[in-house]
Amino acid sequence: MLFLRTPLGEERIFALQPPFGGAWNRMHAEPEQPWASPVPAQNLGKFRKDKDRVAQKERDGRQQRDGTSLSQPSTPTPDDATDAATAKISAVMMASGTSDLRSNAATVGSNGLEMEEEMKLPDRQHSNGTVTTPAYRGNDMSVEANSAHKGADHDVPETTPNGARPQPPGTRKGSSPLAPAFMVSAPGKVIVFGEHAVVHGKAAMAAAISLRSYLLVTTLSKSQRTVTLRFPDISLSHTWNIDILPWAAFHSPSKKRKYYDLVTALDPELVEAMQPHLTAVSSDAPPAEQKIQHAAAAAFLYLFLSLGSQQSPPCVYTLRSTIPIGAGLGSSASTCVCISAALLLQSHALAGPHQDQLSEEAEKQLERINRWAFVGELLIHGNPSGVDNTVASGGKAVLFKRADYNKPPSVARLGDFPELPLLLVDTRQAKSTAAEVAKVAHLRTTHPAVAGHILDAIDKVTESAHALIASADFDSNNLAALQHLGELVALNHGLLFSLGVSHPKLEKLRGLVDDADVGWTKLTGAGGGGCAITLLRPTTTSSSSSSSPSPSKFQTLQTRLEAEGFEIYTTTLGGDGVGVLMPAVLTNGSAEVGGEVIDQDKFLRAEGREGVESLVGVVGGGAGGERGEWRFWRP
Ligand SMILES: Nc1ncnc2c1ncn2[C@@H]1O[C@H](COP(=O)(O)OP(=O)(O)O)[C@@H](O)[C@H]1O
Ligand SMILES: C[C@@](O)(CCOP(=O)(O)O)CC(=O)O
Repeated sequence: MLFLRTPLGEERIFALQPPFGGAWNRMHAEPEQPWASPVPAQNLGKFRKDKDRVAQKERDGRQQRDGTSLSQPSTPTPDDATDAATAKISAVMMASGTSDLRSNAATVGSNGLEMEEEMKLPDRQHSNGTVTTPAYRGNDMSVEANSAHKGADHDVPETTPNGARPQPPGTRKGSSPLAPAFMVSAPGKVIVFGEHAVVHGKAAMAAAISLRSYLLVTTLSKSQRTVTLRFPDISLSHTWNIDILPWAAFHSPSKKRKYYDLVTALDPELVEAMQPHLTAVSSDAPPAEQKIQHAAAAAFLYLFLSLGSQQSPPCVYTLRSTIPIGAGLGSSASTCVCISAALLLQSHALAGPHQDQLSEEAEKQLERINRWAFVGELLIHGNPSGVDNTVASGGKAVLFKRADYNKPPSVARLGDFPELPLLLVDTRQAKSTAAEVAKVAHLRTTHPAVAGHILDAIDKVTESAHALIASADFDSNNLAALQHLGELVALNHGLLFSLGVSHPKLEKLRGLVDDADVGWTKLTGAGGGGCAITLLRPTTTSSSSSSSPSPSKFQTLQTRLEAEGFEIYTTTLGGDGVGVLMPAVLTNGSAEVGGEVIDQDKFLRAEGREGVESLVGVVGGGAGGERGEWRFWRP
């Protein structure tokens, strides 16, 4: 049963770990954009099998097929082997603090990004009297990619007429070692109040959950000119030749965006320039599956072309997520935040998170990541409000509002977000955010006054809930307070139902929870399927230990929910946002010197959600506590 634990709270109900694979059970309908996704329900079994097939393929080290795809060499060249060995040694040295790569870190700008703003960052005086320049030192986050970059820079030939810079086959660049692999991770979210209304300029209240995406970035030998996506959750594996990507279009003076720009709309010409490189992605997959893959590939490629350069190091980006896809828990935003953070780190546009980081500096870095994650969301959703990527970037809980799409949203961090006893249940009915958002937009056109009033009413619900939660005497163990908040939850669901974004399965779920009389339920996220949250009714008003409904009531409810095929998730509310593991080495009780190096093979082999969490989870490992190697920007 999903039990949401808020910031400092204890898990209070029995926890049922769902099998990994909610991700498979998602499909989307009627995407608004040619590259937006969905997999129809009837293809689920097939999708599941395909995923297994692809995972197996990945394990076998075999690779993709189509014309523009390149195969990864299955046998490493002597150069590759040397580079890989050097990378592992550097990773372990960095992890054990025996390497001083910091001096490399000052090399900047080889990625073609504008660096002036970064250079303005103030040096920080430490208590021991030393001074660090945040962008290039700190936790060494931006160090490693440099060596590969520098090598690439030295050998760049003249551009060809199409703007590409061909690399003679087998060219061997400078002898700098391979950048060690690193990881980034970002959480999913639940919207507690205000989904859909937030797309129309109203406020929404949302919090990070402990389900997360994990992206491993592995740098290849410089003799390879490829960038590869391995996204086994959606059966996507694709390799592009870096040199034939449309750099000229993305880097023309009128189009090039700076890494700190606020980009609020996609450039149709750039989207067009990307298309030939997307058509080859999964060209033999069933259409619905292909749409999901194209959405993710498009988000990556647009960001890679915007933030990288033809001199970007050849890399493999391997993504695993514990967030069910298309369930209303912000899986796409979490993915986009990981991609944005990884590319910005590789571009040296970010100071990595580090101890003693000033709050405003962390905020600035997060804002950068968030802005580009929003661009990725534009490619997947069409018209996102930005609340999902904001929570996936910054974590914890926020009150979010975007009144003017040409300006940054207003984001109030809810530092004192209360411990709310929540139940999270997934109908496993696939949905498309783009399609649900489009439904509401259509209703606004056909019934402007009515739809307008419903959205205003949702806004009032969010406002009231915020006022209640923010009040000094709010106590989530107090029956009257929780009853009031619960009524707002139920009202919010009714209004979403009126907008037409519920689903028979969500209504079934709500009916079962209402019958059990354990609390107040609303859909969360886009609706049309996906998840619902229930604010649990306390049985007494006195202590937190007795404030939840009796276990037997839950046992019965759990059985009934499972009989309907619903999935109950265990997570916690209000955790950290985007985090970095640099290098990708964890203690993990390993006998390896310096710790366990996380490589692609291990990462791909991790079994399901639990396997991913126990291998690399920001929380997990032996003691089940936070893994100290992961670092977070904490504003
Ligand atoms: N684990 C993942 N791996 C790769 N792509 C993903 C993953 N999770 C989500 N995506 C991308 O995001 C899309 C789901 O977005 P959406 O329908 O908004 O669902 P959600 O509500 O979960 O964010 C997928 O079609 C896919 O393109
Ligand atoms: C419906 C909406 O408010 C939330 C969508 O969340 P999700 O994609 O279902 O996780 C859309 C948005 O805010 O962009």
